[in-house]
Amino acid sequence: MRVLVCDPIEQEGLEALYEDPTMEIVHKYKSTEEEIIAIAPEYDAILVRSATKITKAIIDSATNLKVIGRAGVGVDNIDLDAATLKGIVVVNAPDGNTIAATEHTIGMMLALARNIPQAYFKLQEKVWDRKAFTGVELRNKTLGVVGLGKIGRQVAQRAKAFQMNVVGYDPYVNKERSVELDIEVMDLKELFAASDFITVHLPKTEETMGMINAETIAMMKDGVRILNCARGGIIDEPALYDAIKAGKVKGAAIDVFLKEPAIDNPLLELPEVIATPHLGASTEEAQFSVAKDVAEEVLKVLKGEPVKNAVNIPSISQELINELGPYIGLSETLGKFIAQIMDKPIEKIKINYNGNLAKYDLTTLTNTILKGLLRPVLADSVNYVNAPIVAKNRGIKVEEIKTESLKNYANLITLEVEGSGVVHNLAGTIFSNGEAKLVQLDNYSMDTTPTKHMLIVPHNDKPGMIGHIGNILGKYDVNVAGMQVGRKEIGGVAIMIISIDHSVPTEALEAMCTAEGIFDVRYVCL
Ligand SMILES: NC(=O)c1ccc[n+]([C@@H]2O[C@H](COP(=O)([O-])OP(=O)(O)OC[C@H]3O[C@@H](n4cnc5c(N)ncnc54)[C@H](O)[C@@H]3O)[C@@H](O)[C@H]2O)c1
Ligand SMILES: O=C(O)CC[C@@H](O)C(=O)O
Repeated sequence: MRVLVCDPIEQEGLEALYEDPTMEIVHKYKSTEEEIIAIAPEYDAILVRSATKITKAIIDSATNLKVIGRAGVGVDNIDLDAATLKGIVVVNAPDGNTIAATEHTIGMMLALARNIPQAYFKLQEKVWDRKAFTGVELRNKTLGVVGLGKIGRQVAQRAKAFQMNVVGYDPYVNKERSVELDIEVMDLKELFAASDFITVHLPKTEETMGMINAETIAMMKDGVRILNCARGGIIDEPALYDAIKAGKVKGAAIDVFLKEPAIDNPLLELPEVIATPHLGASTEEAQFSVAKDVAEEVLKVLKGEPVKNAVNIPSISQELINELGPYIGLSETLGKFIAQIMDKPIEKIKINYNGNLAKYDLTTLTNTILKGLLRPVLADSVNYVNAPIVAKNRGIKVEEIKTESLKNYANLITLEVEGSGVVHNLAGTIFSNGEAKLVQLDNYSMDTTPTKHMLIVPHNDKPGMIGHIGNILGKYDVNVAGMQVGRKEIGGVAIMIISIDHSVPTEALEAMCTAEGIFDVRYVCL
């Protein structure tokens, strides 16, 4: 596996990748889009910070790419839609730099309130000017925190230590949560009107871009101070410039810009603006932490293990990983198996989750089942990221049913596929020793361990059939590793599940199909 690191990411944090002998890590910084496109096909994983843009063109050219890792929170430098469509997992490191960004925001707020950078510059010019730099206290001022996520909440908490009155806005934080956070939540207009300082801690989305603009600035108090340590563009830069020039906004502290590096940004010409070059996450601790987190996640994706910080597939908590872990493999097996016994195009799949599992968000299992279902036809172009989209595009309806009550097993996953009037079902579980078992096929009960090569043979339940089938296989040098027969009634249709050591020659399948008493033969490769 080859990993391309496009931005300077703390090398010590990448230990998990360096210690794995199957990984080859290459660092190439400051490459242009064309340069990355030229080498992208050689890599299984790409790691970035915020500087390198992973565009659709790069993603489309990266024929072996499985994962893009972002050492940080914001993934706005990665074309997520393009990655999802190609089945590439995007993972980030959302927690590692929270405190760094929080402390940077607080530092910026203090510097803004007390004109610290401006005073320092004057001192460097050998001017001792105490009058020009009189500031304001934070105590008793109102801080409006827009976005009460990880960083917004931490900022709010620290602002309270300065005896600030903290108000917040976040459409996804309900009243109950705001009471827990001890922050007065209000609507955005109220927050703008009430705040002496406003700080944004939002992701970059269509909704948040330009949220602070000429119109919203007009709603603010005269002399308001504004901070952006989140993402460039959340504040409309020309509008901020004009408002500072007009004296409406007293000052601004900006860490992030619409266009970075922001060397020629007009805001930097204003003495009321203090700025840093996107340093929010730049602490030793945060850089080690995000590098470590992203390296571990990338490694997991490359090894086919579940991850908790995937951006374009549902995130899985550690608790969910512990619960679902064994069922992920089983889900894929069930999907693959049923796809190979179905000889008509699948129009619908019903997935029944029974037992304790039903308590959880099972999107990951459903996606994995779909991946297994589509894989025999679409091979590597489908994976658990794009499987739901691919299934939808192919007109497959997916129904998920969860029922907690269950007899006989702790959990059971049952699939039913339907197409052109043909229906098949298959159920599997994990036994207490961790072993996956197939326990039902087309309503026949069984107890079969899934193996790589299997034959499914519906046949007439009469004496001599096992020997008969065994003889045909023997004739074609196919070794039988295990066999099980399921039947509903004596003398009716029975089903034989045979585990074999390797794939079966077509002639053997044909010979079995034409043999007396055999209704059908399906070869399943898992
Ligand atoms: N300057 C830096 O170096 C630096 C470092 C770390 C994070 N960041 C950026 O800071 C931002 C916040 O990071 P975080 O870790 O707190 O993210 P987070 O996902 O924990 O929090 C974001 C919050 O914004 C809220 N939100 C989304 N849309 C909103 C809207 N329209 N109005 C109000 N609230 C809205 C969400 O509900 C969420 O609570 C991100 O953009 C991240 O990329 C910057
Ligand atoms: O890589 C960085 O230093 C910036 C990271 C920060 O913007 C983030 O969104 O996590």
